[in-house]
Amino acid sequence: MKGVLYVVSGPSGVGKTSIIELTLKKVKNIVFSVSCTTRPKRPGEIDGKDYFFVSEPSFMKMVENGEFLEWAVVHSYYYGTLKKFVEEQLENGKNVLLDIDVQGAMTVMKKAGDAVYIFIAPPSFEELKQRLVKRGTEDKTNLERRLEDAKRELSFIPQFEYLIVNENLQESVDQLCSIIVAEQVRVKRALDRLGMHKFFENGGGYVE
Ligand SMILES: Nc1nc2c(ncn2[C@@H]2O[C@H](COP(=O)(O)OP(=O)(O)O)[C@@H](O)[C@H]2O)c(=O)[nH]1
Ligand SMILES: Nc1ncnc2c1ncn2[C@@H]1O[C@H](COP(=O)(O)OP(=O)(O)O)[C@@H](O)[C@H]1O
Repeated sequence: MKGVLYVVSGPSGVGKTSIIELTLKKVKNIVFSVSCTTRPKRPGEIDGKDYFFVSEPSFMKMVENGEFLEWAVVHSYYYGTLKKFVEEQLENGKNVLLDIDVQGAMTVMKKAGDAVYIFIAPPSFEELKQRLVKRGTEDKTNLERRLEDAKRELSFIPQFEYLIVNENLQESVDQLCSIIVAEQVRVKRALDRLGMHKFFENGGGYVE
């Protein structure tokens, strides 16, 4: 695979969508992987941009057909990453960003291995609650479920490579942009991308 896969996870309401949207405007050569979900569409969300909103039977059919790189039940709904899209983009040298939950991130770790894993955490649990309440997208049951799930999700932090504490949105965006760019110029990846292995063929010396 030629592109780099970036996996972003973090609890509901921490600011993942906000950070990712601003980051995608600043970083070149990266695409967002739009997931499928059975969750009802929120006001303002666009089918095909935020998610592909599908019925539960359609989702299960896609699972059977092996269409997902990973899928999971998150906050009582199904979510899945489209395998074909991710693989094609990576093959074409595009970098791909996933916004998936911690279970999905663990599956990708087992399957894809060479990806970059970034966790976004809130400055405090109270602040997370405030952001979710203020966003106003969840009813009481969903809000409580998401906050309950957040505790378990935070326990996965040590399995990630990068931790962004989203206190200031702009700083978090800068941090994510820096991670994306730095990972692309890692020697191993840069050599792959530039096709420079030939320079090192004769015993490791640089050959003109
Ligand atoms: N495993 C997995 N999780 C996903 C996928 N797409 C989104 N998620 C996660 O599902 C959770 C809920 O997302 P969403 O319903 O948009 O709510 P929000 O996080 O409160 O904005 C978040 O943790 C997302 O990262 C996916 O394709 N696979
Ligand atoms: N650094 C921040 N400070 C204050 N509010 C924030 C910050 N980042 C995001 N928000 C707000 O918090 C809410 C949740 O953000 P969102 O991007 O929807 O989170 P997620 O995608 O992780 O569920 C939104 O109303 C958003 O405007």
